[in-house]
Amino acid sequence: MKEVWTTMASIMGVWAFGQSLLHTVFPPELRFASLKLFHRLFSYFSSYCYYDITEIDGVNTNELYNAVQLYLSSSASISGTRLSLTRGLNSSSITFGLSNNDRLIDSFKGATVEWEHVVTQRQSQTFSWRPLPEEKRGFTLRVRKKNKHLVLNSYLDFVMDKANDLRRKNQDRLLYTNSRGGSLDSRGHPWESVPFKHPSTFDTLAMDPAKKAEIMADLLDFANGEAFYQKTGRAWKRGYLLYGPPGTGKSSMIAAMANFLGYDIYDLELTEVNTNSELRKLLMKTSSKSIIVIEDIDCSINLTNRNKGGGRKNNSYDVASPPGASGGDDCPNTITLSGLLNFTDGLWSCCGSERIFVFTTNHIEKLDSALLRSGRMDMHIHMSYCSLPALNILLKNYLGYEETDLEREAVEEFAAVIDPAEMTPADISEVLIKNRRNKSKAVAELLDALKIRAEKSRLKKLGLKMVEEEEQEKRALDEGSEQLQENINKIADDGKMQQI
Ligand SMILES: Nc1ncnc2c1ncn2[C@@H]1O[C@H](COP(=O)(O)OP(=O)(O)OP(=O)(O)O)[C@@H](O)[C@H]1O
Ligand SMILES: [Mg+2]
Repeated sequence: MKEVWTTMASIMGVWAFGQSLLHTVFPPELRFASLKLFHRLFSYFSSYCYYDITEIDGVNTNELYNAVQLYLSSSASISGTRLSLTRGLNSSSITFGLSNNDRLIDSFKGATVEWEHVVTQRQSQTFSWRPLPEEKRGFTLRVRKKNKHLVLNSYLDFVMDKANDLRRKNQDRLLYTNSRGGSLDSRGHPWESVPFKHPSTFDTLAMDPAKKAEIMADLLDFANGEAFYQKTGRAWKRGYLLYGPPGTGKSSMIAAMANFLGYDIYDLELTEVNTNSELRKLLMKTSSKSIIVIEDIDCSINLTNRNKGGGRKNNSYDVASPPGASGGDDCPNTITLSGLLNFTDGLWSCCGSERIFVFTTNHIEKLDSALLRSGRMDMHIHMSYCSLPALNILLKNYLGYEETDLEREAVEEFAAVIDPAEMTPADISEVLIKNRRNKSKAVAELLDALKIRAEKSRLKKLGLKMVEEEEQEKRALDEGSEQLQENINKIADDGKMQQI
């Protein structure tokens, strides 16, 4: 023990001597340069190189930092002895992480690397466009120089891929929203996220099975199509337009798509976005393997006909301007249709990859043809009123009924009224939920509701037809009396001419 203390004392002595020598031999102005030189010499002779991966890279969040954190959380959970545990708000999983200034050894293709989590207190901020976190966090990766190329060329990509897989497998998918408009939070994100836990799947979605199968096949084809998109020079993205009356399952379909592919959802609230550049910023901050959704596109963007714009230039449209507000190109607080189209189609839409755009609307007829033209939205999906096959799915989901469980008469009665009733799956679900503990009552009540609705829509159609016929008759009468008046005028004119 005594020897150890003696050695320590001599090391301290040498250190103090070195310090005083440095102070005496080198004047203050040379001291910094000489330290730098020592450092260079040390690095030159050292067999290691070091890479710093800071949490914030300039003003943006460093994706690599997040990926490393997640990647190490899987190794840390097995090998670490002192770990930091975190559980995100509303999240169902616990994430392990390296404690502050702790280290972890990892190996890749025979090379050993060392990760250190470095946390330091940030110096008091002088001036910054946005508040930065108080702690400065980062990872330092120590690698043998001979493995440098392996690490830079493959290991970091491997870490990124593994982190993405881990997030999809272990963590809840995320639902992002831009409720702050385009402004950034302290970590440089314009999006706020919550874990996404919507239970809708393609199994629970009531719609025509053939159409459902077609959509699922299309989604799978897209998700597995990296090589195809690369080969054909197309951006790896796909657009779906979901249209149909309220309550036919458009939002449920989006949730089912996300659950099917394991993608995050970015729910873009267009009315919160003020300018095209904000829109672009939001797009740049979305990750791959995600669905970018604009719900009720006809309500968030005023899509009047291009040619009716009066003094408006090119493709410019007000977005979410309050009724009566003039907006226009000279108003800075507008985004334009061309901005939106660039968002989905232009060069910017290709930053990142494997992204799906979904627009929904209740009124497809209100959309500009520019949004509908082929190639813009790859698939138009009509979510319609409940059909017989869709009803069978709802009966199975809510009451546990298989198709064969229903009496033949009941099936026939349902078949006779389901289409004319024009009831949405949401309406039908309501009746079934209410009576789910009493199956026969549920079926009887649903049948009654369908019959009433069918009768109502028959009468409505009849009424509409009568009104139409009446209007036609009136039009014919008006045209007849106009013609008669013209003839009388002509005869009167002819009479005058003869008198003259
Ligand atoms: N096709 C469907 N299959 C299963 N459930 C459905 C379907 N359509 C509607 N529902 C039920 O009705 C509710 C409302 O549906 P959803 O929000 O998906 O409709 P929507 O078409 O998005 O309506 P809106 O146009 O008003 O946004 C859902 O919670 C779901 O329970
Ligand atoms: Mg909806």
